[in-house]
Amino acid sequence: MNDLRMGIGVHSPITALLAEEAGADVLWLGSLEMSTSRGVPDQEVLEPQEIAGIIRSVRAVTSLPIYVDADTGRGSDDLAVLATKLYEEAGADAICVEDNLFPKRNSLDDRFGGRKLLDPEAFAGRISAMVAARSSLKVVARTEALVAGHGADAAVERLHRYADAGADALFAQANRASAGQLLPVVEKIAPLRPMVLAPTVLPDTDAEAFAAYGPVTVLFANVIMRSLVAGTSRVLREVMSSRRLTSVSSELAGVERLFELTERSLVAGHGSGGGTRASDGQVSDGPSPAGQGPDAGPAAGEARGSAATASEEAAPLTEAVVDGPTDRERARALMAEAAFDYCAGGAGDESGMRRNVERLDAITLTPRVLRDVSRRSTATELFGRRLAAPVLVTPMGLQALCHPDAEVATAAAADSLGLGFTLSMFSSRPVEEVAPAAPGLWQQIYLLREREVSWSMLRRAEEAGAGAVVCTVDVPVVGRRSRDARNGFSRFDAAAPAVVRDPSFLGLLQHRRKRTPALTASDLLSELFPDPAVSWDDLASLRSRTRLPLVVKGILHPADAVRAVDAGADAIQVSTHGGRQSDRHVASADALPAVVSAVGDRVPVLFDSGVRSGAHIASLLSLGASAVLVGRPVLWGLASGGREGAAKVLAALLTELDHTMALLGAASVTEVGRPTGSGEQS
Ligand SMILES: Cc1cc2nc3c(=O)[nH]c(=O)nc-3n(C[C@H](O)[C@H](O)[C@H](O)COP(=O)(O)O)c2cc1C
Repeated sequence: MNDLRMGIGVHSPITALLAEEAGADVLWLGSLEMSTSRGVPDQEVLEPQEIAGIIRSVRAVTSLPIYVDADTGRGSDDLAVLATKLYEEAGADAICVEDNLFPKRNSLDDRFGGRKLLDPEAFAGRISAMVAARSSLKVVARTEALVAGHGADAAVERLHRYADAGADALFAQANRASAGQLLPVVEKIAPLRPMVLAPTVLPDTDAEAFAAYGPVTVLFANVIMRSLVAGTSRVLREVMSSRRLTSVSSELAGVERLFELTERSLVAGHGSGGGTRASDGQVSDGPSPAGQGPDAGPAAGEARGSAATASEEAAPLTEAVVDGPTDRERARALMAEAAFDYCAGGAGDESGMRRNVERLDAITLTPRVLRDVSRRSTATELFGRRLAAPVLVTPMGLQALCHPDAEVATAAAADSLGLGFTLSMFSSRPVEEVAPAAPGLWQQIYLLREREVSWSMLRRAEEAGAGAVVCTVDVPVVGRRSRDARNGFSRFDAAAPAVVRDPSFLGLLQHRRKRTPALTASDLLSELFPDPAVSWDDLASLRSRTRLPLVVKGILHPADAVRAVDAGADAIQVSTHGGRQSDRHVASADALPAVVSAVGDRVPVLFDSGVRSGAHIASLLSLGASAVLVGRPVLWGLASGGREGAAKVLAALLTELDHTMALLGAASVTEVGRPTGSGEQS
């Protein structure tokens, strides 16, 4: 087991939810956080009953271990014992008491000198009384000897005494003046008990450095309150001076994020009502001094396991794997609200967008067994090019909304994993910049009202070494996207795509400006796209202009698939445009089998819309898809971490595809069988 537990200082249910989401192992209800959140100085002003109320409210939303700060125990053994009982009853896992005199002063408050401490014997007596009063609550003994200037030896001596008195964990605190003495103390006390530390005064020290000495819970004690105060005052000043929200909107979470955060507490496995509490596996289960404490209850691994299982069961598998709260929520937090909505949103009531994923989730697969899957390969070939897996990134425009590296990052991510990449006609970066990151990328185009601009894009893609051209045919008009309407979001105004610098487009703009001098590039683009008059003749015209393999994207009807192949398409991409065009369209997964039956023996049938996991990819292969294109999850990875973030998302898909194949008894992608009820698998 790793010897490091990361704790975050919280003061309320919402801060607890944020800390949990960020990956905290432990929640620290520290007195600075709690008292500051109530607008009072950190001097033991809050009553134990009030603190017990805070513990209860946090316990209601999380199953993480809660450590609570009892300061000096209000300077009295009786009150320390009362706090022990109250906090344990309220749902805390550990209580921390310190050898300051009442009323305590924050250890970082250097404004006054002359800090005095309680006599160590008297404090040891307080610890013993608390240990005797608790049932399973752990007692953390904290010394302020370094803060008071007594030096490292005195701190170690005190902690030895507190361990003898029955403390379950030891906590040495330092201030700025004594920061350099903390590690020598840590080294000496590590063998005695698990440690708890709050190294605010060592901001450059990696928490792992403490774990090198022994089991430790490192508390980032006041990060939330300090960032809340700094961020909120900046935003409020800006709102008050500009009297509008525009300039701060990128710093505000969307209201949907608030809904999601708070609705999480309703999910099974969260909070006191949700079943087994998680254990930190350290202080709560650490070596209890012989004969001085009850058993720690269930083993850490068991408790943690059952809490995790409960919440995993509640969340759909697909959410947990790729498009889960982690990347998507990080993207949401990092992106401007309207930009996130543009990427995340769908048409109408968004039921079509959701149905894409639901219908993929509904596919079940029947495994074959005893087929020696010790050597597996996800590799495949498409248009004569080898891919590490039948996976490509689907065309998505305006990726600069997610990250400044935009398509250069996502293309490089796909290429680094041996996967394909499709560049949107409305990409933020031009094909000349993106193609070197993913040689042989595919270029997607729309047939604009002025076809010459589309042909110009095609020529440039050919010159940049594109491996295929993808013609999207499902946008006779743009879908009605309620989020964009609500946000007043105009995509071409928000982030001009690189096509506005295409020579043919620029020539047209110049020409049009003779008549309409004020015409902007965004105005012209909105005039050219979409063209509801596009017809099969235009597809034939495109076919005649290029020798590149032609993929027709946005086909759902088998008769259209046949017609496209008759017109010279080299592949069909079944797609609902990710539910962005209509909320009434058939789900892509439901449309796929008929298209495969109609043309699958003539051309590869590709698929996009709703792919969120490797299991989805395996399901689609089993329905006859030759390759699968991934959309929004890649954008969330891009927004969260640029090229690396996008690569992480794609790599996770590949890992899960490989794993699913093993479970199905398939050593290669062609061996992936048919779903239940669809006949015999190979
Ligand atoms: C932000 C965004 C921009 C898109 N831009 C384009 C585009 O320019 N051309 C295109 O053919 N499809 C575009 N699409 C549709 C995708 O290619 C694909 O059909 C869809 O995203 C798949 O659904 P998924 O995101 O749920 O996986 C876009 C999708 C998103 C989310």
